[in-house]
Amino acid sequence: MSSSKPKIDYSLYLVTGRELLPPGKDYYESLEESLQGGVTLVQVREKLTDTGEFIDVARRTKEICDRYKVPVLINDRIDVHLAIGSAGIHIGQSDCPLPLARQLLGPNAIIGVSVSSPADAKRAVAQGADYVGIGPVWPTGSKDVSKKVLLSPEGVGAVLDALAGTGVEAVAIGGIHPPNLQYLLHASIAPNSRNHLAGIAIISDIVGSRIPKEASEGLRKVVDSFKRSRETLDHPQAIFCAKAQSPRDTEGILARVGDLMRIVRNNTPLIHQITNNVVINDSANATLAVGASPIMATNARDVKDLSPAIGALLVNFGTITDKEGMMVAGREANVNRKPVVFDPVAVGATSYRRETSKELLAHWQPTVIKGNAAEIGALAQSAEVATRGVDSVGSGFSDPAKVVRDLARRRAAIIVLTGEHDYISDGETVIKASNGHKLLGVITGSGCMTGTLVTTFCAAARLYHLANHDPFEEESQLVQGDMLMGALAGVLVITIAAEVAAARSDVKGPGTFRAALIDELYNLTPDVLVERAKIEVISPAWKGGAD
Ligand SMILES: Nc1ncnc2c1ncn2[C@@H]1O[C@H](COP(=O)(O)OP(=O)(O)OP(=O)(O)O)[C@@H](O)[C@H]1O
Ligand SMILES: Cc1ncsc1CCO
Repeated sequence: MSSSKPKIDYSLYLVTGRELLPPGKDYYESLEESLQGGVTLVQVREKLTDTGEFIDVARRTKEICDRYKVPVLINDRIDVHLAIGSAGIHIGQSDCPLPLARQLLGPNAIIGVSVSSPADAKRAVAQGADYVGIGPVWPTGSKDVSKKVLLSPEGVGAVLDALAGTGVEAVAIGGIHPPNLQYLLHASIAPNSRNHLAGIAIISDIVGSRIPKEASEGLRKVVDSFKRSRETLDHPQAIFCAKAQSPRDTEGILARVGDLMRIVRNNTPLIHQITNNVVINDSANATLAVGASPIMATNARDVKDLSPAIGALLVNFGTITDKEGMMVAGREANVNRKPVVFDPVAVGATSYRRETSKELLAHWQPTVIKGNAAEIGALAQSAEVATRGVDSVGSGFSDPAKVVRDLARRRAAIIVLTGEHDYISDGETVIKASNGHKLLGVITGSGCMTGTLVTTFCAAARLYHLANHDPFEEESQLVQGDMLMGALAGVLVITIAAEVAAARSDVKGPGTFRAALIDELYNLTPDVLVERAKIEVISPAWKGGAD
């Protein structure tokens, strides 16, 4: 038994699994390479091995880890832990009960527990766990999780809220790979407490690798930059921008929106849109009219090649014809760190749409979620607003600024709520935009076109960032650039073009308005936009905690 409790760095926690080694790869060699790559903690997991062999493997593992000053934990087996003098054990929900393990091991042993719900986590804390492993996050090949509930990052965030303030740290486990790691870390930030993961537990991506040093280095780099960003960024929702680059006064904001309009015209970003078959042509034309280039590809086989080349992605599920394409496109956009705008059309209207929305949001992290009051209300689980098919009915939310701010924090995404007044929030600032015309409400797909333009200007916000390089921001964000500005620009461009179009003498009703809207998107200049914009910046009502 050690004389004091070791301080553990949970950043990159390797769980061993000799059965997963690539053919011909030696376990001890693989272990040593992974330690060289930056593994910070090792758990020896031997499910099928006799006790004598388990002790032997654990002892040799510890000898190697000792050279790298990396602590070793033993999965489940108190006898093996005692035999080799490891730092502690990790137990599952059906292994030795935690109070008994603590009694047997004493106060200084590290004891970690697998948890899959806030209730499990609270129990583990009450019973004296040192850390918890939260999972499974996603399906995994290294363990049979077919009977378990997959948590997705949102579920991990709920567990992290239950742990806030307890001092018990957490790692996530299950199905974590380089493509989904950034997404997991950011999207699991606890909605109320802002508590975040201390690290990740990895089995197959390291053990199954032929070059575990490189695999570990890659994972460690992402975790380190995430943790650094949480320690240093000065506002709680700082996924989208470092403060230095983010105007939050009316004049600075409108100047930035003007810059983004010029960037679109000068750079013609490619805007990948998976949208519904009602609006597809109008959306493509709106994209062209503001100076960008649309590509309306829906098939999963298209999107892998497209993703590196696009400026941003729109997923609008007005008519759900290719769910797989939506899944793959969003995931690839996260991997390539491109903005993803999600337009959950009529999400509250049917259970299929609710389920599809849940499924998509479990697969990838949206940068922006845009919806009318009924759609945002459904995602926020608010009963204040009803839905009639794709339309919102009733007088709206009593406190729309709070709805968008809270949902932005919960979803770690920019929220755009459309209507007579539009509300846009990054979880801190809320911007109320009051341009527009009621004719927008009598043509189909004005909301969808708003989504298209939000996507287009988010691509521009990313390009703005790349041109005004900030290395700190670069490594700490899932998507680079001030996406609050991108989202606002999209809303202002369509609503102001609509005002100009509606005022034209040749516009007699919805039909002529629809054509005039495309014209005025084409004609709109930054000067006219700045002159006509009606925005109000609602400053943060909270600083650093739940309100
Ligand atoms: N009464 C109004 N006055 C001014 N602008 C409006 C009004 N209603 C909606 N808008 C604007 O129209 C656009 C679409 O918003 P809306 O909330 O109608 O979307 P939606 O219901 O999703 O539309 P659709 O389903 O037709 O695509 C937004 O840019 C919004 O600002
Ligand atoms: C009318 C309609 N139905 C499905 S999508 C769509 C376009 C407006 O949301």
